[in-house]
Amino acid sequence: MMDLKLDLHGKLGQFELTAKCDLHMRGITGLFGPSGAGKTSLLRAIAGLDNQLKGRIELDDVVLQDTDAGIMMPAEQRRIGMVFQDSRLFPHLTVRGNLEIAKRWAKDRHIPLQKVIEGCDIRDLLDKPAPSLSAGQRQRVAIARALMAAPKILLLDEPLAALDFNSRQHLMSFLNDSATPFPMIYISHSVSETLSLCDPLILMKQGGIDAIGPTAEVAHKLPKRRGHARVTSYDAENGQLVLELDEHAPELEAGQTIGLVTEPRWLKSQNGG
Ligand SMILES: Nc1ncnc2c1ncn2[C@@H]1O[C@H](COP(=O)(O)OP(=O)(O)OP(=O)(O)O)[C@@H](O)[C@H]1O
Repeated sequence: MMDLKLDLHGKLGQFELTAKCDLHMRGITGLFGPSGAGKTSLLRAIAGLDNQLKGRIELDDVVLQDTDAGIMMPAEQRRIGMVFQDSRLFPHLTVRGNLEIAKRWAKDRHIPLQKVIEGCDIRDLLDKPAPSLSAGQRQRVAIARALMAAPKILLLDEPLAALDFNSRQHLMSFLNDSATPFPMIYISHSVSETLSLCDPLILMKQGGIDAIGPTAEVAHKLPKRRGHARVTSYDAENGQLVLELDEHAPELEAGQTIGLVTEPRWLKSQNGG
């Protein structure tokens, strides 16, 4: 359990951001909101990567920022891990080298290397040079490295965006499982990912916090789920349609009524689809 107290305000260019909240962090806290709401900016301020916002940040009774008192702790001293959508690895090292460096940062608090290797499914990548990895592989290694560094909290900004369906499922269940040692804040644009991984939730809108609370209480404010599916089979005689969804959808069940928006085939071919 970590207490994160935020009281931030200020301008990033023309964009105004205000965030005031007390978070009792345990497990995975979701940070959800439309594009441009200020989610990444908020995480960057917490991590100390952007110091344009004024105010105060306190993590477990340690003051990370207090602009009135002239305090701005440098990012490298905050012990906050951050994984971006396009995280970079140390290019001159192999995957194993990247993990070993992180383990040194962690001193004696690290979680077992084997557990992280299995959870992030990177066993086959260990001896590969970092620049040779695909985007999805790099992302899995970036998450593994962040976990090995044993941060006080881990901030994840759309960390699974580059992953295919199976890798995403695998990593989601691992993050859920390893959530206990390091509380996380998790940004995702996927409603189902947010609902299945995160509790509590922070909802942001236009540079401010719109709602915050247990997932069960604020989930009704999330947009309706939109996604894609591939038609596996369709029987025109009885209307029976079998779909394969592009992502996990724990809210769906047999017998439920759902809406469908489709394009006639002739229109699709006109659009080059
Ligand atoms: N350093 C900066 N200087 C100027 N403007 C900035 C800066 N950082 C962020 N912004 C602006 O702040 C706004 C919020 O951006 P931010 O990336 O935080 O949104 P977001 O909610 O994470 O969006 P997305 O979901 O698309 O990633 C944007 O209009 C962006 O251009």
